[in-house]
Amino acid sequence: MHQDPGPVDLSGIAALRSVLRRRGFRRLWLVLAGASFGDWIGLLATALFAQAQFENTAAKGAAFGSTIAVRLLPALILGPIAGVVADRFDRRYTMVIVDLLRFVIYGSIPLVPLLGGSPTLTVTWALVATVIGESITLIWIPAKEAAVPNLIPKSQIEVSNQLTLVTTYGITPILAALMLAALTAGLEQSGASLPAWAQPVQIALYINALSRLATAIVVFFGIREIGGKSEERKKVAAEQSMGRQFLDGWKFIGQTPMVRGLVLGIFGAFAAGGVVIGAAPTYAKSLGAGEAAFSLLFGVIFMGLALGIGLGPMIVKDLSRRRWFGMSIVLASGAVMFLGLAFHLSIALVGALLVGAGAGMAFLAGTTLLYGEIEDALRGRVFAVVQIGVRTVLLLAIAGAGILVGLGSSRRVEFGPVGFDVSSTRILLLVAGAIGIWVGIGSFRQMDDKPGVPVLPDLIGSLRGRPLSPPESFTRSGVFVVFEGGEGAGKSTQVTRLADTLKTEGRDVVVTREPGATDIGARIRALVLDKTEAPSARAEALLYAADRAHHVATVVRPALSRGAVVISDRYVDSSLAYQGAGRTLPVQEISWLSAWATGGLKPDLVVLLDVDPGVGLTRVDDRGEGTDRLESESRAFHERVRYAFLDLAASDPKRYLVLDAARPVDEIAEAVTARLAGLLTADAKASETA
Ligand SMILES: Nc1ncnc2c1ncn2[C@@H]1O[C@H](COP(=O)(O)OP(=O)(O)OP(=O)(O)O)[C@@H](O)[C@H]1O
Ligand SMILES: Cc1cn([C@H]2C[C@H](O)[C@@H](COP(=O)(O)O)O2)c(=O)[nH]c1=O
Repeated sequence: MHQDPGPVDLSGIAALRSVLRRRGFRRLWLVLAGASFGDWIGLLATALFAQAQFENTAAKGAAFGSTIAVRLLPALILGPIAGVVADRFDRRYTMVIVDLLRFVIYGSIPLVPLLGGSPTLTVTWALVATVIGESITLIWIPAKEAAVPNLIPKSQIEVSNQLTLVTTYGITPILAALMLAALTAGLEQSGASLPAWAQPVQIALYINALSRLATAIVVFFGIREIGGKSEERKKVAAEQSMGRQFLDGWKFIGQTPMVRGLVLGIFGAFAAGGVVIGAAPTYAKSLGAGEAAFSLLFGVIFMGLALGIGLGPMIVKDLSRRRWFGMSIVLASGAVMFLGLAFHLSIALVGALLVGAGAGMAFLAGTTLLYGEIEDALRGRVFAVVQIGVRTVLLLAIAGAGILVGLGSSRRVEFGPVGFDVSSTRILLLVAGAIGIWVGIGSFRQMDDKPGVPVLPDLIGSLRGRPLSPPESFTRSGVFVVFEGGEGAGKSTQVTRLADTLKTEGRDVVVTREPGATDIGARIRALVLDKTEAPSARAEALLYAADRAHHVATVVRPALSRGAVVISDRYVDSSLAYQGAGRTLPVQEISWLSAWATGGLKPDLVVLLDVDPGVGLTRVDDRGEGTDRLESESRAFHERVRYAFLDLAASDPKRYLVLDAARPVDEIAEAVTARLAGLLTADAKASETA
């Protein structure tokens, strides 16, 4: 299979251009556009064609409705084996054979009346042909979906999905409707009378059939690279029967939390969407905004969908796609609840826009995850399950919502003197939204790839282009204590005292510091504290971060892994206070940089020795060793540093012990030992139970 690394960090138009430069994908996209155009024009034309066979209004309505409804049925009949076919057989041949069959089947629909068929026979054949065509389409789709990731690198899957989704649900339905309208209007205006076989609807049906022939030719001659099978697929096909492959597909979905969460989320999102569609006509009426409200709401949902798909990745930037998926479902479902509470059209339109945007983002994130994270050998079956499930859930939700809304109309509820109207439509929207939120949270939990990373700061960080990193996993049985504070606060003095106390208790103690605990760190320390040449503020921040990264990787983590008590003179807070508050660099950026450098390693306890800079700097002077570059900073600089330390401690009191550094050395040492005793006991208990 063709798979090259390709560029990684492109976005927007550049990414789009880059993905379209790949010949195989470009051709597949054209195939998809052609097929999708054919689908839409076929859907409209078959329905209109069937309708045109009758004079009676009721019969017209039934013919129109049933040709659309039968499109959903095949999913239930043929869907289960479609995925196995896509995974078992050559995907190129599968697509070509299906397209040739569809060419013949769709092409036959307009021929029946020309060959003398009665209206009933014509409509019956249109229905049968639609069922057969749709059934084999269920094999074509998973084959196509499973082939896409083999044509483009993983980094470009999202942008390729944006392109295909916008093409399928945005551009081609509009083009199809416009073409049909243009054919009809053109004919009416010209006054020309065309033969029975060349009426606009017939022409549209021929176009649908020909689009299949065209796609078969392009796939066969133009995208040879999707043919053949990976070694894994060959092996599975040789070793397993179709039945076994079918069962394995379901087992994989049921037993893989990521896929389970994804499938559950997609179904939940479509169920919520189905409820909105089913309840929409009654809901639009309840807004009292006239007939147009219904179309307006629908238009806005689609606008939101396009915005979510088109702009979503640019907004969330590097947010984990697994997290984005769950969050988007929660957004869409929250918006459904919001719709249930909106009592004015303008507010409802905001809700509708958010429903669309959330659904669009969930759709994009979901398909990207399916493409990128599921092995080639299983992809067809997973796509087939999604496809069948989505159709079934959508159908049930639309029908169920329609029935429920019809059952209970608006009722006036009186509580003593207070009374208000409760409509079943709104209750339904509220319940559907709440269930959707529950499903969204459920799939978020199942799929979360950053457990332990707080959700909101991660989202905010991602919107700013700096997502939080998950802590690097390692077995940590030791305790990590850090001393922080301004110049001359007495950190070194207390570090030594604590280490001595713990050593007399027979503990494994590692005393360390930042910057300068390693050979590389010592060189960085000399560089950064040297008064002869000052690095720029950002360079200074990076130098401290480099020292920290090396320090954590080579000293702190190994010691914690073997169960030692690590006592460090300064750590991350010094960067937040000195480079953040002191140098006035954005604290969030320093925080992100430090989290990246340390792999998210946080201390168990931070002892903050709070000192007035005047006192601390006098102590430093009294040492008679001169001052380094940072100690020589202004009084205002050191004041900012002091208050930044205090703010950090206040934001996480459980992790900090703040002590007045003006107290006698012994008193401070006792307070530290007392606080640490609790931590060491808890740690010992945890190791015993482990
Ligand atoms: N609680 C205290 N009361 C009075 N003097 C103290 C106290 N603690 C430490 N000192 C003295 O203050 C000076 C600075 O102490 P120390 O070197 O421990 O501070 P530090 O915070 O590590 O300094 P630096 O910021 O330079 O690393 C030393 O001479 C030390 O003896
Ligand atoms: C870790 C760290 C330190 N600094 C500053 C703070 C001090 O002025 C010196 C370190 O020397 P000391 O022996 O601890 O007094 O460097 C900083 O600005 N940013 C940091 O991340």
